Amino acid sequence: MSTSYGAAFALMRESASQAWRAYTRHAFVEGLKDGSLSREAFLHYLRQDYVFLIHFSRAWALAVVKSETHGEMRAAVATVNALVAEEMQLHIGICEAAGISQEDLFATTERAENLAYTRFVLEAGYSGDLLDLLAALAPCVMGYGEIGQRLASEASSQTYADWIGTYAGDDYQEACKAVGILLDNALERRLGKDFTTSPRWPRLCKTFETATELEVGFWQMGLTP
Ligand SMILES: Cc1ncc(C[n+]2csc(CCO)c2C)c(N)n1
Repeated sequence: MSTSYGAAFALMRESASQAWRAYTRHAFVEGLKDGSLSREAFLHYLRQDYVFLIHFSRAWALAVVKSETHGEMRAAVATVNALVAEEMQLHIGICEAAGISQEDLFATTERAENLAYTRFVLEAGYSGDLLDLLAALAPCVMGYGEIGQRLASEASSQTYADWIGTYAGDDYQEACKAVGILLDNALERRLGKDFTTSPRWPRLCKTFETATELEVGFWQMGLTP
């Protein structure tokens, strides 16, 4: 499953296997799977996730700034557009259907766990190059792809079927593959074909692992409205 998201992602995931498991099999995720997650926790998560998406859009916009080729710019711009034009709008719609008004959504106070994660990603990009930024962005993109795929086949409840369907769907799975290709190509361009032998590789894996741990923190925050 994970191999379809590219070679570098598979290696980074392996290097952070403990944190990756804690992220993709978190109690919040299992609650989405069997429907046992409380509505209160889910709505709280959605509110925080809207704020999260604002800062993630900014981080992907930074990926345009840090691009070195037209192909990289195109891939980053496509993600910014999907986030701002579609996903954020979709989120507003989901929240509205769940009884969270736009006013309520925009008035959400950002939780510390949320702030820590998004600013860590932005900082990786500000002080590094596109590789540092993509290593911090990858767990978010691919993690939800993997969770969506697994829950689509294992879910024992329809309660959160919409959420699962979004990430298990073809559009989202294609986006994960595109980011996998972007990451592989960006690494080869800057560090060569044998990018894992570069002195930069361990640090990139560490950045990936830290972002994965911050995803665990985000789920944990979701369980404590
Ligand atoms: C906490 C948290 N982590 C990951 C995602 C998933 N996600 C965020 S932005 C984006 C598009 C590409 O970057 C995707 C799939 C989320 N919604 N919330």
